[in-house]
Order: sequence, then structure tokens, then C-alpha cells
Amino acid sequence: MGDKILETIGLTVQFGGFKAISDLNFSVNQGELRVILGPNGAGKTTLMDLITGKTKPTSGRILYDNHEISGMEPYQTAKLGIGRKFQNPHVFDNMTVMENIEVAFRGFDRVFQALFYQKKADIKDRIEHILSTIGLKSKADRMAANLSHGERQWLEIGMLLAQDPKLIILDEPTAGMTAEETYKTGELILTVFKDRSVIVVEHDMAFVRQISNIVTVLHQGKFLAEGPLAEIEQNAKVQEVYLKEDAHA
Ligand SMILES: Nc1ncnc2c1ncn2[C@@H]1O[C@H](COP(=O)(O)OP(=O)(O)OP(=O)(O)O)[C@@H](O)[C@H]1O
Repeated sequence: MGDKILETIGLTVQFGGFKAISDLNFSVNQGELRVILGPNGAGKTTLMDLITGKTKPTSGRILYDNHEISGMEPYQTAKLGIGRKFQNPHVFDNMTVMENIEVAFRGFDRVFQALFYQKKADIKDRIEHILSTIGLKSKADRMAANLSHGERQWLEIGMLLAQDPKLIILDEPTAGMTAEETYKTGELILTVFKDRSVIVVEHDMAFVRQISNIVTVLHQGKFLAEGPLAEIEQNAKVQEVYLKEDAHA
């Protein structure tokens, strides 16, 4: 596999007679931040569901870090180090910000859970470090329910960091954010996930411009184009797909 963290080969999933992902060959290198673009219904979320095991492929392979993971359950891919942040934050409202990060540490691994109390000082330092990274140190004791939408998203990014995944999947991390929150999220992603393998599904083009390196465009479950954003924006096939999409809107 060389330095690929993820590779799909002929990946296909069929719902009834409809192929939501069709014969897709796609790969992400170690340490790369890859953005996935595509009009509504292109199959972006389905691809992320396939990688994490939420959806099982009809055919084809998914290789992750030298493991064949197609057909695995989400808890298995999580154990192997694939971490996902959903569009709507999955934080525990009835817990404080600090407790949410603590739970993310504890829940990840049973061995770690057993060691948790012995290593409390060490864990505390790591939790504090994560809280300052996501800019929520001063709100550590606040209930998660009382955070703003942007802060809840950052808290979930902190929970991902606590799990220390090898491959991070971010599903529209700026959905519902103000322009300022979106920019701050871009900065956060560029700093905290630097040198990590990250896949970001996103629509906000200003945000994509801020963070992007290589962009992969999907259309109707198929690979359409791939390259630096500036190149992709000039791509005739991509322009056609997005223009058609606008015409239907
Ligand atoms: N469980 C399912 N059963 C039937 N059809 C599905 C299922 N999941 C997804 N689809 C269909 O597969 C296609 C791809 O959906 P998907 O959500 O992956 O697209 P997307 O690129 O993430 O779109 P959006 O940008 O709107 O989120 C859509 O036509 C959707 O209706």
C-alpha cells in the first residue's frame, strides 16, 4: 500500500437498484488532508459511512493502514483508529465540557479505562492541553448544553483528539456556523490535525480554500476529478456538474 492510509478498490454500494457509490477507486496518503466535494446526492456521506462501517459495501475493497476493513462494524474501525465527527455534534449535553473530554478518553479503550484512575495526573494534563487547543479552557466546567453551536463543534473535535485517531473523518464540520466560526474552525483543523490523515466533507468554498490541499470531486457515486482546488475550479467536467446543479436549485 506504500504510504497510503486508505484505499478503496472498485467500491460499490447498491440501495435497491440504485448505486450510491459505484466502482470507486480512491485513496488518501498518510498525513494528508483531503477534501471531498460534490453536489447533493453525490455519495459523499455514503462513502464516509462505508469507510467507518456504518454501511456495508455490495462489492469492492476498503484497505486502511494495511487492514482490509470492508464489512467491519463501526466499533471495529474505531478501534483500529478511524475517528469520525458527524455534522451535528454528538456531545453529552448533561455533562460539563471537561467531562465530555474525559468520557472520550475513557470510552475509547478498555485497557486505558482500567489505567484511568492510576494515571489521573497525566490524563488531567492531556485534558487541559486539549481544552486549550480547542479554546474552551475557560469553559471547562460549563455544561455542554450551554455552549454555542460553534463551541459544541469544537468540543467534539476535542473529543476526537482525546481518542487520538489515525484517520480522522470530518463531516461538514462548519455546517450552521457563522463566517467567523467557520474561519476559526479552519485554523483549528490546520493546527491540531497537522501531519494527521484527515478527510473533510465540506460545501463551504471559502473554508475549502482555507484548508485545502488536494480535492476529490464525486458525482453520482463516481469519481469525477481530483487535484488542487485552483485546478478543480477550472475543470470543465466539474463546472458542468455544478452549473447543472445550480440550474435545478
Ligand atoms: N440507506 C439508503 N437507502 C437508499 N438510498 C440511500 C441511502 N443512503 C443514501 N442513499 C442515496 O444515495 C445517494 C447519495 O447520498 P449521500 O447522502 O451519500 O450524498 P451526499 O453527497 O452526502 O449528499 P449531501 O451533500 O446532500 O449530503 C442519494 O441519492 C441518497 O438518496
